Amino acid sequence: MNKHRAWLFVPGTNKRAMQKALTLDADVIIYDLEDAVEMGRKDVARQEVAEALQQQITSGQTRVVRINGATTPDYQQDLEAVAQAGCGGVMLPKTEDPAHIKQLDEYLNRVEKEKQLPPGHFKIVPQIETALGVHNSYDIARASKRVLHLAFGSVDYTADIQGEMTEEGWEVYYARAHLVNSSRAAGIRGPIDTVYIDIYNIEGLIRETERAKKMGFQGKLVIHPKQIGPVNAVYTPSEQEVTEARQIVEAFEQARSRGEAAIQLNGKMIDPPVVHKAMQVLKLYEQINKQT
Ligand SMILES: CC(C)(COP(=O)(O)OP(=O)(O)OC[C@H]1O[C@@H](n2cnc3c(N)ncnc32)[C@H](O)[C@@H]1OP(=O)(O)O)[C@@H](O)C(=O)NCCC(=O)NCCSC(=O)C[C@@](O)(CC(=O)O)C(=O)O
Ligand SMILES: [Mg+2]
Repeated sequence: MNKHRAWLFVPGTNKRAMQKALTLDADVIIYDLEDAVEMGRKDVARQEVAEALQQQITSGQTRVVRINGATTPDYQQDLEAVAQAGCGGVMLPKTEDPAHIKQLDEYLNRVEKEKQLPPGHFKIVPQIETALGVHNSYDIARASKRVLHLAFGSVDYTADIQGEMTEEGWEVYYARAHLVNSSRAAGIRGPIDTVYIDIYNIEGLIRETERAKKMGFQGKLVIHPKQIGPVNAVYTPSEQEVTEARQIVEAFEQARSRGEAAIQLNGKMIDPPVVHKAMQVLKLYEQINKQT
């Protein structure tokens, strides 16, 4: 899963939207069996999602399924329905306990052997949506090699901490920073940011996405087709960023050949960490363009 900018949620009962998602620019599609599915329709959703996963796709998107939580009665049936070749990963909502990730990892190991899928085929995306989940996020990120990203859930989190949602996001600032730090300390990629529920407020969406990107997030969960383009744009390096990054790398290579490790370029100091960041920009740009 190289591209991971916009992750589109689609309710597991909405066949039309599941089909439409394959024609959209989301890098990842998340078929939801949890909160977007009414309690009495979990069986129907499982069946719809299992069928959708059997469909061969050519869009290059990764399909992930958000199953119900590890302590719910639906958990095991969800897993049995979705652990099949077309599913690239499992999102586990309200993850709080690293033991639940280990248990999921063992189950996926068995399925890969039984179905002769390559080891590590199924990724795990723990969704962190509670105070305890944030607190345990480092151990959760390290609980299995399958953990690709942590994903943040701010609506549940804000309710759990008894806060109030604000445009500035003060109530989730600590949780966001904690998830970035836990992810990087655990050696995995930066996390995927929470949904933005104000569908038609595109300016607000862009502001929030830019803020989270600057904090270290690597992509964002979205709920509506209108949100995909703006999120992809924020997470795609601009021409100007790419040009500047190339200039930094070139200038530094020349400096090194002269035996210098810190130089000035356009009035700014360039040293190894600045070059490291520039190389990250170039790598991301290459990854995105390789597949489009
Ligand atoms: C909100 C709404 C009902 C509006 O639908 P409407 O149909 O009224 O919208 P329209 O504008 O009319 O749609 C125009 C055209 O786009 C199509 N279209 C719309 N949405 C599409 C889509 N997602 N994928 C593909 N296609 C789509 C539609 O089918 C139509 O296609 P067509 O008929 O061909 O014209 C719809 O978007 C939707 O269901 N979103 C996903 C909801 C969901 O999954 N929630 C759970 C995950 S969040 C969560 O759980 C967060 C968290 O975990 C985190 C935390 O804690 O923070 C928590 O706890 O909160
Ligand atoms: Mg939630």
